[in-house]
Amino acid sequence: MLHSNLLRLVARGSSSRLMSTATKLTTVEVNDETGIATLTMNRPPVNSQNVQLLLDLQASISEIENNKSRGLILTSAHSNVFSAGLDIFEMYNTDVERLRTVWTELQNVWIALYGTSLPTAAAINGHAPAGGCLLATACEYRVMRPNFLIGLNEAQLGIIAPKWLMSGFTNVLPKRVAERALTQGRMFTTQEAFEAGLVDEIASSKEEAVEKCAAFIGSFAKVNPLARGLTKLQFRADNIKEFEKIREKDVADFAALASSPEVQKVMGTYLENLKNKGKK
Ligand SMILES: CCCCC/C=C\C/C=C\C=C\CC(=O)SCCNC(=O)CCNC(=O)[C@H](O)C(C)(C)COP(=O)(O)OP(=O)(O)OC[C@H]1O[C@@H](n2cnc3c(N)ncnc32)[C@H](O)[C@@H]1OP(=O)(O)O
Repeated sequence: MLHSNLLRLVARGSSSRLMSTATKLTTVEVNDETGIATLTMNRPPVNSQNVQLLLDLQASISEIENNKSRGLILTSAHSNVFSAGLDIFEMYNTDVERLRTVWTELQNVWIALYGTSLPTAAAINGHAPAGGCLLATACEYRVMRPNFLIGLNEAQLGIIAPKWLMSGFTNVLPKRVAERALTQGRMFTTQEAFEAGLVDEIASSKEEAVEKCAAFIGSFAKVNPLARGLTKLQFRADNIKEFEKIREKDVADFAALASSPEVQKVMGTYLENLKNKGKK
């Protein structure tokens, strides 16, 4: 009988293994030939990040780090959304403790992905607003399907994203472009994101996106993994240190902001608009 925490299953033919995890909202599949793990988010309909998805992402990242995979590709099981960012329903009309948990687990996922020494790439097979963009920009490389949107739209929502949340974004864009995009809460089309350097390649299908991500990870085949990993972390060390200094305060600030009547009202209106959009 399959039990959830350790069995390795033959998934599709002999070339990849589905690694069983204790989780339900993510799957990890390791390609036997390349040794690269694909981590797929699967929380219908839009991979909005509730606490369970955030915990499952952390468990899957740890699993991939521990199973000696050569790299990690992050993608979505859905046809038009990579991730819609934080689950706004979970943040609406709730208590401060829940808000603290949401933010703590978002921080935990970000640091797990941003701070892993493994090569990472995002196969962005759909829209990636806010927290979706956060996950994609925590990776080292991004390949995106055409005609979708990616960006940090917090300013549009009247929210100030903390520095750590912006840091993947500011790593990959020239400072001037990043500042303008963040102050506008700009969502980039795939083509605009490619031209600005926010994504590295465009792929016409999810399969092609995953292949291109695998080729990026494969480009390190002849590089000493320890040297590669430590070099990567030296580049990220300043952002990580800054984050560690403020992480507790950041949780308190977020909980205070998100529980305030003003922001709760904005969330309520935003959710109404999202629901009504579906009826049009
Ligand atoms: C709004 C104020 C938030 C205040 C928070 C306070 C502080 C937070 C500080 C910073 C936090 C930043 C990180 C974040 O991630 S905040 C989340 C921001 N996310 C978004 O703005 C994305 C909103 N969604 C979309 O733009 C579209 O849904 C999307 C382009 C992703 C997909 O479009 P599509 O047309 O395919 O699908 P929809 O019909 O719009 O949606 C389907 C279904 O999913 C529900 N849904 C969408 N997004 C979310 C979400 N983020 N959380 C929860 N649920 C979501 C949507 O309501 C539909 O449901 P239903 O009508 O089918 O029941």
